[in-house]
Order: sequence, then C-alpha cells, then structure tokens
Amino acid sequence: MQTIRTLEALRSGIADFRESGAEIALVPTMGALHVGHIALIEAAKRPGRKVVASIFVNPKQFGANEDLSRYPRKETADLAMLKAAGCDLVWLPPVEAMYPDGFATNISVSGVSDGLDGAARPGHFDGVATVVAKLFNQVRPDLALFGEKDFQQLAVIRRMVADLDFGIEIQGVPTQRDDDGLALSSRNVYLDDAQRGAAVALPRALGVAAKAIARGDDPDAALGTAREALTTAGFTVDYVALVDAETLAPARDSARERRLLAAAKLGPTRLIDNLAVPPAEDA
Ligand SMILES: Nc1ncnc2c1ncn2[C@@H]1O[C@H](COP(=O)(O)OP(=O)(O)OP(=O)(O)O)[C@@H](O)[C@H]1O
Ligand SMILES: CC(C)(CO)[C@@H](O)C(=O)[O-]
Ligand code: BAL
Repeated sequence: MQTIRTLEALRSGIADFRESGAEIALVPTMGALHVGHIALIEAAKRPGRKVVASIFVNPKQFGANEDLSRYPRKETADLAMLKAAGCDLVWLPPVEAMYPDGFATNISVSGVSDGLDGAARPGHFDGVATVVAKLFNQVRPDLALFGEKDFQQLAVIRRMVADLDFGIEIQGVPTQRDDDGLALSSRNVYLDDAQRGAAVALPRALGVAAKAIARGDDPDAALGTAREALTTAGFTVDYVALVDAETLAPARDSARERRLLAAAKLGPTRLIDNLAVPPAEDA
C-alpha cells in the first residue's frame, strides 16, 4: 500500500494506476477508521480496480463551535487497517495542499443541503461538497463510495456530481452497526459507558417508527413517538424527519422511496442515523 502526502506523488501514483489499465475507486474519510469505513473499502475492491482512500479532517466542514480540535486522529492504526483491508493507496493531504493561501472557492449544493443537518450545521455541506470536489479532481476516480450512515451527505454528493458533470459513479454503502444496532461512527468514542448504553435508543426508535409508517400508521404520530422515546432515553432531539430519499424534501408521496432521518445529542455528542421506509404497497 502506498502512503502519499504530496500532490506530486499522488499524481504519479494515479498515473501509474491508469497506465496499468486499472479502474480507480475512491473512499474519502476523515480517519479514526472503524468497520464502517472498512466496509467501504471492501465494497470498492474488484479485480482490475485500484482502491484509493483519503484521510483528511476537513476544517471547512466544522462549525466554529464544533469538535475540529478534538476530532479523533489515529493515523498509525488507520494505515494498518487500510493495508489489512487491501487498500492500494492512501492519500493524506496536508491542510496546505487542500487550502493553500488565497483559496477562495466554495461549492454550495442548494436544496438538498438546506434542511436537517444543513440547518443544524450551517456551512457544513458547503465544506463537504468543496472538499469532495477537490478530492475528485485530485484523484479523478471512476467510482467513489460513501456510507448511507451520512445519508444527507450522500444525497448532496450525488446532486453535485450530476449537476457538475463529474462523470464519477457514486455508490452508497449500507450502514454498519454494532451488535446492539448503534451505527458505527468515529464520534462514538466520545460516549461514556452510560451514554453508550442509552445510545441504542436511536436505532430502536427509528426502527419502531419505520415499521409503523410502512404499515400505514400516521407518520406524524410515529415521528412524535420516536422523539418521545429519544427524550426519555436522555437525548436532546435535533430532528426526526420523514423525507423523500432522493430530494430529502418532506415526504408527501408514499409511493416513492422514503427515508427516516434523525439527529440527537447525548451530552455534547451529536449522533445521526437513518433507515429506509419502503414504498407503501397500496399507494
Ligand atoms: N457505520 C457506517 N457504515 C457505513 N459507512 C460509514 C459508517 N460510518 C461512516 N461511514 C462512511 O465513511 C465515510 C467517512 O466517514 P467519516 O470519516 O466521517 O466517519 P464517521 O464514522 O462518519 O465519523 P463521524 O463521527 O465524523 O460522523 C463516509 O462516507 C461515511 O458515511
Ligand atoms: C466525505 C468526507 C470525507 C468529506 O470530508 C466526510 O464528510 C466524511 O468523512 O464523511
Ligand atoms: N461523517 C460526516 C462528517 C462530519 O460529521 O463532519
């Protein structure tokens, strides 16, 4: 596995892959890797394909009061995990390579970025879209993989790639969960034991609500019950919402694929999760 820290070396590594006739798949990450990230690497692997992972804790997607300075950084362990998973090249850009003096471009994907996490974290999805566009131009992959755990992020990137003709296939990978159902996340390390125990209420509340909505119960009542269950478990609820799986606008059409999305805080730690709600059979 090549470990690369300069743009020059990245260009040469990518050019070698292209000369060999390989397809290139990119898995962008912020490091502190877990089994969820490795599922993206596994999904990317295929004969005739080279897998490139990036690790970059992107300052532009963190708000002023967010956790940029304490975000977990575990480079040695990350590199060992990527190597064991069969990754071919890891791109570890220094901040100066991503945002040199004078950097002035911002990519803003309106609509799909505006509500939910976009409303709670102003500027977050601009930061994500801008850095992902930059990674796409640096690596020029054929395919890029993102987790469904960050469902709104996936929708934002799909919209950006379509709007700007990137010509890159975007593959979503199902959320990997701990045994009790909690979605794996680098931020789970912030939870103490009691909070980790309480956190399971998030996937449980979503599961109950998704089932109720799928069998035709009133969605508003199901969302209300989910909010109550989260509050009872000690969460401060940011949102629990039923949205169209593509546009992320409030879901009005039960014949389309819908998604249940939630964000809630346990102490200072903000967790997100989401589940598919299948189209109603009689819609
Ligand atoms: N549990 C998971 N299952 C599937 N994909 C995941 C999971 N967790 C993260 N990913 C995906 O891995 C990629 C990199 O995510 P990132 O490095 O931010 O990790 P994270 O665990 O989501 O961290 P954070 O705590 O910042 O949300 C993203 O595409 C993200 O959706
Ligand atoms: C896509 C991403 C690597 C962009 O910084 C980040 O938002 C993440 O890890 O999900
Ligand atoms: N996993 C998405 C990156 C973030 O929360 O900043």
